[in-house]
Amino acid sequence: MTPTLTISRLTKAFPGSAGRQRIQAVEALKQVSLTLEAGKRAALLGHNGAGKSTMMKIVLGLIPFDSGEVSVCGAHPGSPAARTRVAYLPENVAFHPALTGEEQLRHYLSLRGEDPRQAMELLARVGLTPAARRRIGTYSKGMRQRVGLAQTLIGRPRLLVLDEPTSGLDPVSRRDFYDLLDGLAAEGTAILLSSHVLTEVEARTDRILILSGGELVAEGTLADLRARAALPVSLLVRPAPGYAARLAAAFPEGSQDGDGLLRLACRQAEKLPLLARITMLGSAVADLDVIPPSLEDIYSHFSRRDGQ
Ligand SMILES: Nc1ncnc2c1ncn2[C@@H]1O[C@H](COP(=O)(O)OP(=O)(O)OP(=O)(O)O)[C@@H](O)[C@H]1O
Repeated sequence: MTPTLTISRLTKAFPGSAGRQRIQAVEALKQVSLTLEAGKRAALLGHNGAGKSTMMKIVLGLIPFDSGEVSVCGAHPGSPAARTRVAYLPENVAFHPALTGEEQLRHYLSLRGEDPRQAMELLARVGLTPAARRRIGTYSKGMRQRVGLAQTLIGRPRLLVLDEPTSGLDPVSRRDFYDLLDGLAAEGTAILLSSHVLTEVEARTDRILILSGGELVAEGTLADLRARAALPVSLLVRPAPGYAARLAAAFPEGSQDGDGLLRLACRQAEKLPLLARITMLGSAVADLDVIPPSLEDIYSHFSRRDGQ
């Protein structure tokens, strides 16, 4: 099946200038290639200035690119065919506070040449039926984001581009928002979202894309990136009462805190032999946690801050 989004060797530079003086161009994207299949949720990560917004703007057809190829459902970004299939949710959506959710949606539907009577159905999809006839000025930030999401669903887009969609939302609203995205992905919508909240991305997306200085430095599932980064696994071993010294003697390579909790680190391939050594201590061990490298560790490993 043709991917919903295909980007090949995408390059984009902005002309640099300082007042009248022209300085070196900013290479915002350098030879970036990726594909996103229908029904997949990809997280675009990167420090400030890494090139995330530039990539999104190009996919939406808002700015031109210098070289490479971009295809949105087989169409050139910004073309009428692509524009009907892609929708965008900015970080901070602004609506008219005096309108109700239903009125706002009816307005957008009319602007898009769609039947305004779909407004309630769209609001129901994002769980806003009870508030549909309330003024948006009374909505919480999470509810406004859901109005924004309802707006993006007009015309049943095949690709959703979401710029930090959960920024400023509380944990429950974040979880609800990702639940909605899961439902859309299950129906075949491809989702490209940027986020600085690595913990939520870790659990709620299928693919991770890490941009650094305009280059796509890592791409794949979390498991792929974990294997490629080959970062150490941590093991926390809690001694049974009175056995802290015995644990420390058995693992001189570890470090122990004041409570006797022993921290060990090893490569992935050494994990099972190390677990076997710990198990041999029998009742001297009260508890054990194995902590794989987090997305934050993996992200730090792959991304750099050079010049950003
Ligand atoms: N219109 C522009 N003119 C000149 N330089 C630009 C322009 N837009 C972006 N840039 C530069 O391109 C680089 C990539 O910027 P971009 O906005 O894509 O980063 P980002 O990853 O979205 O960052 P953030 O997380 O801060 O939104 C940066 O160095 C930025 O300063």
